[in-house]
Amino acid sequence: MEEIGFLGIGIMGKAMAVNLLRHGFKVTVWNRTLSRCDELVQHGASVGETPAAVIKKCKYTIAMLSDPAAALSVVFDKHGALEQICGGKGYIDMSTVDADTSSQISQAITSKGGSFLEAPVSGSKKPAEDGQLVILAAGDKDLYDQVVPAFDVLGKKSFFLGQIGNGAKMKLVVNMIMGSMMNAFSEGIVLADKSGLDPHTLLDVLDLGAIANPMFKMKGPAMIKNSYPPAFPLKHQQKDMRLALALGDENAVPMPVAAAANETFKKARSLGLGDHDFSAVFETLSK
Ligand SMILES: NC(=O)C1=CN([C@@H]2O[C@H](COP(=O)(O)OP(=O)(O)OC[C@H]3O[C@@H](n4cnc5c(N)ncnc54)[C@H](OP(=O)(O)O)[C@@H]3O)[C@@H](O)[C@H]2O)C=CC1
Ligand SMILES: O=CC(=O)O
Repeated sequence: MEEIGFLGIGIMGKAMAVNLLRHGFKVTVWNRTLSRCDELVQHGASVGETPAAVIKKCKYTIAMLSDPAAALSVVFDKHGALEQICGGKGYIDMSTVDADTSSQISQAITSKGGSFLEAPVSGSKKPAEDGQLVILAAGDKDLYDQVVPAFDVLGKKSFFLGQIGNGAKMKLVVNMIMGSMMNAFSEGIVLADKSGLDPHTLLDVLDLGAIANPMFKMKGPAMIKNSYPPAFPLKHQQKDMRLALALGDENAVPMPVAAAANETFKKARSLGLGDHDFSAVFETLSK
């Protein structure tokens, strides 16, 4: 494949770009805080000074940015992607955003002759490091087919979901479920503890039953120790709850459980826990 551009070297972007480099791809990176690219240079990446410079150099560019505001800014602002996008170039936004944001980006890119794919991912820091993400792509099928070799490195499975917006919506539904589950899990650990049970035994019981899952297994032991090293920052989980609730509004879907979970994530943010892992929502329930 041609050289790949990568915009956004946060927790996920860094792991994904390193993975591409390890598998022999040439990668040019850009990050708003440019110094964060230094580590990628040690892995063999080149650095572009602006998103526009990366797009100019690369046939395909991936973005992995915090939220809708960041995704829009990197495309539309001065020296943004839009300045250099043109026919023959592909832009792949893997950030978790809402369908409307994705449509705005798609329209802008395609109006300049470029092709666009939204491709948010399910899976956190560790799956990103291990190339085990689940990729939820939608948009330009030709572009999808062209970048499958990169998706094969980044993920264990890619879905092509059709028209723009379907990838964004699928990701929000999945994360809405995950955020609600994390709240129920936190309440369960607190309830076990306060009612005189050993929370570690609760984890063992859960792991043997029908609701066993990798998230409980991976996060539970650290939560019991009140430890929340950021894999999926809580501020992003709350953003996903907010965007999923808006999708519920649009479709008149009552979501009382997700709405309550959103309130606890907001509470956690107000306590300064936004940069901790989203499992830190446990703090709002255990105190
Ligand atoms: N972490 C996870 O487990 C997962 C995250 N996601 C999603 O992936 C995306 C990235 O997540 P993650 O890597 O964890 O997040 P991080 O907070 O670690 O990284 C966010 C990135 O966005 C950049 N950024 C933020 N605001 C702006 C802006 N206004 N203009 C330009 N760049 C900006 C940051 O740059 P700077 O370094 O300068 O701040 C950084 O590169 C999010 O949409 C998240 O919801 C999806 C699946 C799993
Ligand atoms: O978006 C987060 C994840 O774990 O998936």
